[in-house]
Amino acid sequence: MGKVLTAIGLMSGTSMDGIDVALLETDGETIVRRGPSAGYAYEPRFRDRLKQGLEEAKSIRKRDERPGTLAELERDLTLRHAEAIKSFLRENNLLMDTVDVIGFHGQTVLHRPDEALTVQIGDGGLLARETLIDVVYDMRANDMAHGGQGAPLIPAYHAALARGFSESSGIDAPVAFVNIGGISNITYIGAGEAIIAYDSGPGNTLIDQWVEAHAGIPYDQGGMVASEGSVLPQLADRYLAHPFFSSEKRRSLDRNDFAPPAAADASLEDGARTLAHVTAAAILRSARHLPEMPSTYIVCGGGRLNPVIMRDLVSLAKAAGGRVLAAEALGLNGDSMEAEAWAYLAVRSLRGLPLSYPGTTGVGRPVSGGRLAARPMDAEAID
Ligand SMILES: Nc1ncnc2c1ncn2[C@@H]1O[C@H](COP(=O)(O)OP(=O)(O)OP(=O)(O)O)[C@@H](O)[C@H]1O
Ligand SMILES: CC(=O)N[C@H]1[C@@H]2OC[C@@H](O2)[C@@H](O)[C@@H]1O[C@H](C)C(=O)O
Repeated sequence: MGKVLTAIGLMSGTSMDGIDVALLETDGETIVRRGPSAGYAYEPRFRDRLKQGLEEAKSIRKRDERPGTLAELERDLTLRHAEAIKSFLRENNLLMDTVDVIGFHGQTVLHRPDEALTVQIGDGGLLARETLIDVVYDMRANDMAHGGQGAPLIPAYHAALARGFSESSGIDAPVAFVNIGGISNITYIGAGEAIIAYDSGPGNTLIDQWVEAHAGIPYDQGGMVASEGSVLPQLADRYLAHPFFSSEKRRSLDRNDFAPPAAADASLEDGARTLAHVTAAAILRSARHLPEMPSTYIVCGGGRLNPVIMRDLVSLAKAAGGRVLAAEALGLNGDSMEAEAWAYLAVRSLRGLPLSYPGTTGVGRPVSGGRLAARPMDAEAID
């Protein structure tokens, strides 16, 4: 075992609902201990600024360009992450100098794998100066520079979690981790630990966009809106007929790859119901590209809290011979798994270990990645 480090992971995902923070003790191979975690929600005005940032990012041609308000947004986003770290340390009675490294994802504002372009805003140097902790950031770029899709990167962490399953857990290969975030992604772990992973379809983003536009609410809490509606098969088929699902080559998704329905397409309730079905059905459709259908699907991400998505997933998985478990059923935390992964990947980056593999991002060979922003050497402790 390598040296065990204490790492904090920071994730601001495609749903743009806030910052997830998690602490992990790891050598980048074995997970020694999963520590506390927390979520710090963005206020609605900051979410609006992020949405505007996504629009402005569409004109980016080189990944360091920051058109419009993006430079200012990057600074403010980074400062919010610094505040999240400070709150997290305070709330958990942790001293800053007990943390070896921060794994900082930043916010994806543009992802065009076909053009080898992926942009995560987040200033690692500023975060290191603000927190006085070393920061590893920009972890997708090197994968793309080597021909990978730049995403998903969480599979290396899923594999480490799966290695920790005891025989008594009753989890036999092939198992799949499914992350239902803004976009969903699936990690397949077969016998012999072969990992195959890719984005599996729209997650919660379409549902969020739909209920926000037609009911003024940020998301369909508990699937309450969807549970009042019916699946519109034609509308569902329109999404599921997208070339993404039939393509021979798996590719990672940008938040804007799928658009919400037009207002005339459905009532509020039927739209939410249909999109919840699409989320579940997309996962099963994408699973068809795996070498074998999984026997167990372990679900993490906010979508597992939508019972309508989960019911559809359970019945579709059952029809394909699989069962569905929320991450919590295995003692894992479905809210903090991505943040934990970023902590894990930061330690792997420090050790020069691969973050991605041909089976996860399509990269030509396993590659490490991430940039290190060292904390200022003569820094005084801050409160
Ligand atoms: N109680 C709930 N009921 C229904 N849906 C929920 C609930 N809580 C969260 N969600 C959904 O989960 C989304 C957030 O999920 P999550 O935090 O996993 O996404 P993310 O990390 O931003 O995305 P990604 O994994 O794509 O980067 C919310 O936008 C919402 O749609
Ligand atoms: C470019 C980008 O930020 N992609 C995210 C997004 O959110 C889910 C899915 O699309 C996944 O590919 C990825 O995040 C996860 C955490 C990953 O890299 O593993």
